[in-house]
Amino acid sequence: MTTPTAINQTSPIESQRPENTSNSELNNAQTAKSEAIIEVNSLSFSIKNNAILKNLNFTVGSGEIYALLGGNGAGKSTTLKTLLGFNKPTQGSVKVAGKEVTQGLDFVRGKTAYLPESATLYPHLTARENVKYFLSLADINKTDEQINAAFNRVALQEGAWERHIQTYSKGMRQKTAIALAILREAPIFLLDEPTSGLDPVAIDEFNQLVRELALTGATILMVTHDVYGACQVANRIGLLRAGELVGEFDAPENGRIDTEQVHAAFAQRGA
Ligand SMILES: Nc1ncnc2c1ncn2[C@@H]1O[C@H](COP(=O)(O)OP(=O)(O)OP(=O)(O)O)[C@@H](O)[C@H]1O
Repeated sequence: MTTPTAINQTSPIESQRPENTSNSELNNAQTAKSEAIIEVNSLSFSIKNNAILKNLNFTVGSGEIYALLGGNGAGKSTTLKTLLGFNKPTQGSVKVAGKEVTQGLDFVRGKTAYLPESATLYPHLTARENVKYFLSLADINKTDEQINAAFNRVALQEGAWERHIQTYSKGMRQKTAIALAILREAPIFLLDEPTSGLDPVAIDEFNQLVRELALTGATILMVTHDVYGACQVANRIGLLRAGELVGEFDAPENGRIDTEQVHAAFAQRGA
């Protein structure tokens, strides 16, 4: 059942613990959860007196997959931009790995792998060349064997490793971007609509990869308008509407968040 409780003076929040199918990986990921790595405290952000984000509060722990779910214009990208330091909070604070983002931009970006909706890789370079180039920018040395291991870990097929990225599908580009994040040893992942445009098999593979990252202690925040996709992979969903966090849903023990309940809340509230 959905139980409203207060998250702040203006926004009700819901938590939901339905009976559901078992999913030991998600449960393990929850077990691995420890301290808050992403902390959004009373965050408000306005542009020219237009309130875009209104008193947001949420945390994401190590080993947790948090999906910030909302419709078009809800404020998802604005929240991500604030976490990446491109927006300065009008009020409140955003901390990543214990540091206030605005006061430790290099530190925060060094710890964070940001995957935009379309992974930014050079089309005329191969996957290996892309990875080597971006690692060199970050002054990180990895052997070919380590790069091979990362490609294998994300299940990028070996026959594609030396092919130009322009021949890749979206799913393959995302795998390459995640391989790069793994090689950078970034413990925090910010994913923007990560499964949009992927076919169902690629979505399953991507979700599996995200769960595996969480199992190794990564902190994962994804923004999406895909209710089903969020329920498939997240330990917790925050429902964002018009810049306000209006509900939060936790996965039950050994289970997944119930799609119907989240969908109903999303639709009811016009999220
Ligand atoms: N630079 C800006 N100037 C004015 N308004 C802005 C600016 N950036 C964002 N907004 C407004 O803030 C609101 C939230 O935008 P945002 O891009 O964060 O939404 P979103 O949830 O990511 O939407 P979508 O799913 O459509 O990408 C929207 O109403 C948008 O018009």
